[in-house]
Amino acid sequence: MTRCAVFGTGSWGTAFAMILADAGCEVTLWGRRKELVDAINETHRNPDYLPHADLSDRVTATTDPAAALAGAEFAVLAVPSQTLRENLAGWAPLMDPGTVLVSLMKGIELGTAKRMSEVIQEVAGVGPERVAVVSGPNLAGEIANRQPAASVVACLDEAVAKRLQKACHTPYFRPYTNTDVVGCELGGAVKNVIGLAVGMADGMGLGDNTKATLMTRGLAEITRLGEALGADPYTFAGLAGMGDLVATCSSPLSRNHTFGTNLGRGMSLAETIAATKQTAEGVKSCESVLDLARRNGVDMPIVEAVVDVVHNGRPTQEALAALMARSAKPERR
Ligand SMILES: NC(=O)c1ccc[n+]([C@@H]2O[C@H](COP(=O)([O-])OP(=O)(O)OC[C@H]3O[C@@H](n4cnc5c(N)ncnc54)[C@H](O)[C@@H]3O)[C@@H](O)[C@H]2O)c1
Ligand SMILES: O=P(O)(O)OC[C@H](O)CO
Repeated sequence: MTRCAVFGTGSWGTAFAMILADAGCEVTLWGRRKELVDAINETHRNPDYLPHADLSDRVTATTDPAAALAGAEFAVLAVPSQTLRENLAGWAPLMDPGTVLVSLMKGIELGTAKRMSEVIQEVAGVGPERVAVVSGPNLAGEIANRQPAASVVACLDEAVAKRLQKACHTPYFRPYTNTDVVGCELGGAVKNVIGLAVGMADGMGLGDNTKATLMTRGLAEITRLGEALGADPYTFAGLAGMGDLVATCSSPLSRNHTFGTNLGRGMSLAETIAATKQTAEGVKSCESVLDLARRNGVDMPIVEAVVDVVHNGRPTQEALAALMARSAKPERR
């Protein structure tokens, strides 16, 4: 039986552990808090993050990273992106040389502008053939109800992607393989920022034309950045690109979308942060995405507008007006 360690007992770590177990794997979830770990072991539920998900008894939890990793073929990482480097430095020395590291995270590191797979390779000292990424329209709250969804499992080594695909394929979760790790990661990280922008427009009471415009021009920004970084532009037409953008920008379950909606309704940044109980990666990653874009000479005006609102206190109305006032240009350049 395939053994998996999942680091992070938040909503996606828990839902993905459920998927792996439903696909027949034996899963150990690592969590920081003993009370939550005990609750998962006793009730087969995660009362804090995903109370309606029934976990199979193939899922157990521990606070001991070495116990989680014992015999693990896959080490799945589902902590907030900005905490990965520090956490992984403690976990990597405990891993077997053959363990594949799998990122579920959708963020870009602040300061370095690195993708999560780059941080993993650097901290764990492993090559790209041992790092995989899972990204797609996968709102954990829906997956918890075992509603049908698909996703992309990406690894430079296609054989590894296929092994992971098999490990997480269930009747309700359909993973596709891809070797474009860069594109899949950028799709996941940047859609969060566009989700913030669409949420702001929703909160301001604007309609579907505005929403469609932000999503489509947002996808143009994602694709421009991706092409500059060597991604396959077709990836952005797939589940990890357009698919995830649609889910995030449409759903009240999306934390990024909800964060933007609260700002658009006029809540202050401090009030919005206080109202957000889970990780909304775009709030921090909008700055690192803009940093990455600038390092590569890529124009990302929507991302820039989101940074202005979220970090520089610019009113949403003003940021939107500035976007509309940009010089006229061809749709494709
Ligand atoms: N929730 C979803 O629907 C979903 C879907 C796909 C991808 N993701 C991505 O998965 C990643 C994890 O998100 P999530 O939804 O599980 O977040 P979450 O907020 O639900 O859970 C985060 C988990 O990390 C833990 N954590 C927080 N700070 C930590 C630290 N310093 N060290 C160790 N652990 C820490 C929390 O205790 C919690 O268990 C994010 O990058 C997110 O973008 C989420
Ligand atoms: O809740 P969000 O905004 O982090 O989005 C969750 C997933 O990334 C959707 O695929």
